[in-house]
Amino acid sequence: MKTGKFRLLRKNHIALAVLTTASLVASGFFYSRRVTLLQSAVDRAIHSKELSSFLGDILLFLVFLLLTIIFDFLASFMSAVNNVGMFKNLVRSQIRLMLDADMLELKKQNTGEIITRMFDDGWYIISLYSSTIPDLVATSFKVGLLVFVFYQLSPRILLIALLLSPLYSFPLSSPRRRIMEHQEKERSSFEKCVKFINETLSGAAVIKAFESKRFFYKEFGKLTNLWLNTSNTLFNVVAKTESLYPFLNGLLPILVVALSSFLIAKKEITIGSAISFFYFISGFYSSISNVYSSVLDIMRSRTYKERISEVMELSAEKGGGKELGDFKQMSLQNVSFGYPDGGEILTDLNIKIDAGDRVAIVASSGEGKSTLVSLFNRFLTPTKGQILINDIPIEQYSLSSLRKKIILVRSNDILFDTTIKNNITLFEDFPEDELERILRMCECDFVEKLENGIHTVVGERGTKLSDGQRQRIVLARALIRKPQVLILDEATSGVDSETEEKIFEKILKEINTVIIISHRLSTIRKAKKIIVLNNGRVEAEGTHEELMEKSPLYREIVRSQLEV
Ligand SMILES: Nc1ncnc2c1ncn2[C@@H]1O[C@H](COP(=O)(O)OP(=O)(O)OP(=O)(O)O)[C@@H](O)[C@H]1O
Repeated sequence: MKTGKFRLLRKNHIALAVLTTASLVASGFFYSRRVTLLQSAVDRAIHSKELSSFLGDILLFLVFLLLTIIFDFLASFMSAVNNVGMFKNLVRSQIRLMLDADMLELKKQNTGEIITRMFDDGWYIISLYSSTIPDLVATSFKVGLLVFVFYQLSPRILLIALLLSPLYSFPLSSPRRRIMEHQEKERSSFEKCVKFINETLSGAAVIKAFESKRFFYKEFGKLTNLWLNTSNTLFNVVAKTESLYPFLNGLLPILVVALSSFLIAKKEITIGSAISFFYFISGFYSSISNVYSSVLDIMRSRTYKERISEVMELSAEKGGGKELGDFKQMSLQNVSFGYPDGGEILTDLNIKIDAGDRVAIVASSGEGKSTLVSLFNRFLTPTKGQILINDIPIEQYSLSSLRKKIILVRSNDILFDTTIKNNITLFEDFPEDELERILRMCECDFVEKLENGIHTVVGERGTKLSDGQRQRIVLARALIRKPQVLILDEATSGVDSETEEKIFEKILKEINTVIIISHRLSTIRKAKKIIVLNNGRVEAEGTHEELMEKSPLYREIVRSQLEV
């Protein structure tokens, strides 16, 4: 299931785009009215030889000019309002799609890439609907109207103007295509720079610790040079193309005037028609040119749509319709799992966890402990076999009921750049006294000593707190939601053993079923059931004492890996 099928255009956006088109059509209509008015005004003035007969027409001409300007202004205003509305819709949809996305797909995304695509390509697609398409419809209407009006003035000059129009459009067609190509190169090199900046900022501590600044500057230098080169080439092509306009704008009307003069001399057209043609011919050509650019923009939009679809079309996670009631039992039946781009990590696992169990999962590093527990809250889905909860396949439960009852806390879960309170509640309402109780339960007495207590803002990813403090806040976030099954994946690895001991004592009194991954023997020993994994399979199962007796691997892990 893809999440990308969101509607960029809502009813109000379509309505605004239609109104924008209508305004542009009205502007085109009053533009064409000026053509006929100028012709009749000039001819009448020449015929009557009275300047006064010209004044009324000038006034009307000004009214039409004013109306053209007003409708153009209205169109720009509505198009700008539509742009902002659609962009808000796009950004909101992107966030929603990302939060609904499958965890594996989400991990593949790159923040820098998403941001540039959302802001650059997204903006382009939006302006297509808010201005390019209305402009194309209205300008085509305007061209049609001008052709009709010019035809009435003189079919011969119209024919000449039309025959000359390719001279105006075609010299620009090849540079325009080149502009499109260079624009794509420029966007892609800019995207690489943004990606690099994003990663450099998040990895600043690593870069400093390893004294790698020089190499990062150099690498960034290469990327910025590439970006500058592509930008320069783009500006060059654009400038060369634009320099053609004054030439064509100057040349073509002169040709029309020369031919008109010839037709006046032959008395085939009136002076009014010729002046009107001369006055409006560049508007006619620029309208044709606009139609041409709009068509190219629409053709080009495919690339932008594809680029944005890549970050919008993420596979969505799909839950079932059943609500998970009280947790009684989880059983893994012949469960295997492998990441899409790798081999099998977990093979044919048969594990049973009952309500009230205290289970520890032990294995060497990289054996798949975190992967295994990520199957329990459906961050991941088995590639073979099935997981039953209360005898019902886990997929049949709604994700929200499952994740309310089974909460996974990981050592690297982040804090957001907001207050401690918000980080625990995640903006949900909880009674103040419960919040205080949970903070005490997680040994968070350091909070009181902070400048603003629970209202202290912790910085990006919680950088203002120590690792142990951060982990205790993350734990409080889980405990305040009273999970029936609490999974702790190295969740207190940064907390000292003594404090961890106190926290666990309280957790075990309050939470019925606890599953632990830890490198501390004191923590592991609290489990009544320890599962030892080896090569993706269950090697042994039992209490610490039983395993010390029967499992050589467990003895080895205890000796070499578990902190005593
Ligand atoms: N998103 C992913 N895509 C591909 N492979 C992954 C992904 N996450 C983990 N792996 C691989 O799966 C294997 C198991 O990783 P996992 O994190 O589950 O191990 P672990 O036992 O928890 O390790 P540790 O004790 O070091 O935390 C590793 O070989 C790892 O490279």
